[in-house]
Amino acid sequence: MTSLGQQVFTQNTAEGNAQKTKNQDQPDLLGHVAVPDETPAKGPIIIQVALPVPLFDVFSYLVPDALLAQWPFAPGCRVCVPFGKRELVGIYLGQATNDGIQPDKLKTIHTVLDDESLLPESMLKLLHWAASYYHYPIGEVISCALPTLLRQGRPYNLLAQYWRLTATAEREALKRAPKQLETFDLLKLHDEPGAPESALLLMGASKKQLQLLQEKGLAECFLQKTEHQTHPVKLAELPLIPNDEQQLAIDTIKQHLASFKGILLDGLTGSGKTEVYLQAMQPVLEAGQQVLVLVPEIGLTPQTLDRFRSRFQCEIVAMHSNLTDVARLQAWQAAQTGRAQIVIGTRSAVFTPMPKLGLIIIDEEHDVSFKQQDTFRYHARDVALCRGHRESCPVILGSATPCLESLHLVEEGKLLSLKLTQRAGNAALAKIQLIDLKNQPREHGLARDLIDAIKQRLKKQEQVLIFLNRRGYAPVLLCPQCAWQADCPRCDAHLTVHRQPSEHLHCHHCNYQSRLPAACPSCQSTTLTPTGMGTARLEEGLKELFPDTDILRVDRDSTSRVGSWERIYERAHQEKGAILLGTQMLAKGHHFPHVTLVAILDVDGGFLNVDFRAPERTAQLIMQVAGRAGRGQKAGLVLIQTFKPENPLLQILIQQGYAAFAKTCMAERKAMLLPPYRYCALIRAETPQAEKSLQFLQHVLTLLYAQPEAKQLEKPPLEIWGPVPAPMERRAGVFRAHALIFCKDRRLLHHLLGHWWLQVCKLPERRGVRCSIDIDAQEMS
Ligand SMILES: Nc1ncnc2c1ncn2[C@@H]1O[C@H](COP(=O)(O)OP(=O)(O)OP(=O)(O)O)[C@@H](O)[C@H]1O
Ligand SMILES: [Zn+2]
Repeated sequence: MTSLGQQVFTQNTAEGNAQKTKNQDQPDLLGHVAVPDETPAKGPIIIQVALPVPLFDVFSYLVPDALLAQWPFAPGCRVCVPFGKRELVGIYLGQATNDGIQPDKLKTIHTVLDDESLLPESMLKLLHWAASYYHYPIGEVISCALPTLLRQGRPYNLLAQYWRLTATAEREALKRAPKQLETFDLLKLHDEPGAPESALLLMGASKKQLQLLQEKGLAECFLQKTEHQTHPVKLAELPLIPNDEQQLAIDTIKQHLASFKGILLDGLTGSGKTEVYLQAMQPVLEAGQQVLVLVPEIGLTPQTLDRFRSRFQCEIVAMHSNLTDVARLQAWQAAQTGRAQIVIGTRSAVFTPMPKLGLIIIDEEHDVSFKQQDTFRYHARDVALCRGHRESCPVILGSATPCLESLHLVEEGKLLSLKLTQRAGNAALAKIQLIDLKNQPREHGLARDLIDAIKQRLKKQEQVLIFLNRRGYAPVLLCPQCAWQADCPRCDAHLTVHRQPSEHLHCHHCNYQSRLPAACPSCQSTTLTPTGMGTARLEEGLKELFPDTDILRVDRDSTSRVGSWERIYERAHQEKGAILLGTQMLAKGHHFPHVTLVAILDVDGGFLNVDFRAPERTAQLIMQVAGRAGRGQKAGLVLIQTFKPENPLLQILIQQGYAAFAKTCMAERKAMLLPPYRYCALIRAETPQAEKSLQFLQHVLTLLYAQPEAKQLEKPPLEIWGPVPAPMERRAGVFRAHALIFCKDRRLLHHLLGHWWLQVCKLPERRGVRCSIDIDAQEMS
């Protein structure tokens, strides 16, 4: 979306290269796509190709005689085409029907990479819908749906990991290792040509045993082309006996399995939503269909994956950003061929092709990580609902703190609401109390009452979780003499003091780092003081207050090393007193059975933020963190430190719960006509010159009002807030401005934006301005 794209395009037309054609596959807002005509016309064959370039068009190319033997191509296969001076890998969409194209101006494609379609028609249609809804170039959207290796044009071979014994492997070596011996015997049975890992795991081998055999030189792993086979799904453990509410939820979901239905599973933290998912999935899997499970972050919640693995004996693949390119391709292929029956993934997994999709589950549906915040700014929850609708399968959204958008859909009758109001098993919901910090003595940021409560729990060998959503040592470096503060030279933000691995200043917005100055640059005083509390400083304080207790810190800094989070997690599951301390990484769906006290240290800022969604986010975070208390047999308590205990929203939240809070928030949004009561789009502009971003937005918004559609309406039901400088105006050296466009009519909004945005992207004034459109924007920072 930069001026570079503009240049490429101009250059290509001038050269008579690829011709842009009107995107005939562009769906209308209900998602109807005109399927290209497959009957070859007489004369040269012209095809439409989507390319990963920042332009909104699809491109026309000729099929050379040398490739006619492969004609007709399968829509959704890859082709290599010349584009400017480069060769690009694109996706063949169909034969062009546009009569206005002059074949002699077209270039010919170089190669066809696949005999079969990689993206089935249903997926192509979904991607077209997403490109049109989020106003993002179709070629780039399609590219997002492919694993990197396929995007790069690597061959699509169905490769799978196989295992076999090495030539010299001796059974004798394993006399004292019975488990490895079992795996050895299993491999022996399948010695020629080796057994696929997925089959070995189903037969009871574990990955660990295979690796141990490999380390001892007894077994080896290799990649081999595989024909996809599916294995019948077996239950590996008995389901839990559901309570009445769980049973009702399971039965209701089962009634809707054969068609689209959006279902909100609104269940308290610890109410056993996962058990409902598992039992709802069972008939889908038994019918040979696939299930897609979207979760906020896999690395943080390995136990989610384990719970699916220990329930079902079938191929389960995980799709997330930490996979190597090869592993990602393998997982994608397993899903795309229908071999993997369960696909568990983060946001982008919503675009994984699954030929036998029977159910979609979105766990923690309120989580912001489902919204991509840059480039192609889609919301995986909304895409999933659209996908379920198109592929006629139910979509379950699960959360203890549903977002207001989902609650609004329930109000409108578009989502079915199922409630779990009790904690599963014998656990009871924790009590929440406020600690008024005014006039309270504090040690290391902790009020006396809180320190006493922690001591009591530790004495009983119970665990305490302390939530502080600020990593680093201290958020500010201050000069007490002249009040100078260390600011980021590139952002409107303070630098955070870090002490590890060595003392330095770090900007959490642009990653700028520097040493701590020896003296104040303003008054030369040498008494610069780290001010405020980050998790690393609190850890030091806790070590001082509780010298004999294990302090387990969980934040992005402490868990950056591979395996460190797993170690912390293992320790937290031992029945022994400990303090878990961390940022929002601790809030995400974890099950810590020994935590009986949760302390939340700093929530006041969240209710004061300028972003209209901030109170909702803060309440969700509080309830999710609070939900970590008392999940085992013992009762839990939640203590929230605040300077503003009288805050009405906080009061409603802790006294009446999240549902009452959400109702109040909804009433406010309704009164102010904010989402979900109107649809919104955020337009951003970023330039290195302060005024230019605002001026650019001013200019393009005038253009919006000049659209014929807007003119036809006497009073366009559009409201525009701004343009104004963003709350953090300068970030990473650029000045940011934005404007919010609201409209009650979604169809009209998109109609207006669609035409207008194409014009904006082609404006000559756009050079040097980074601008973007964010549909249903979630963050206004
Ligand atoms: N019917 C049941 N009988 C006994 N235990 C159950 C039952 N259902 C769930 N549990 C147990 O209750 C605990 C909490 O369940 P689970 O993690 O599924 O809750 P959740 O609703 O997903 O919570 P959160 O929103 O906090 O992630 C788990 O240990 C689970 O095994
Ligand atoms: Zn910065």
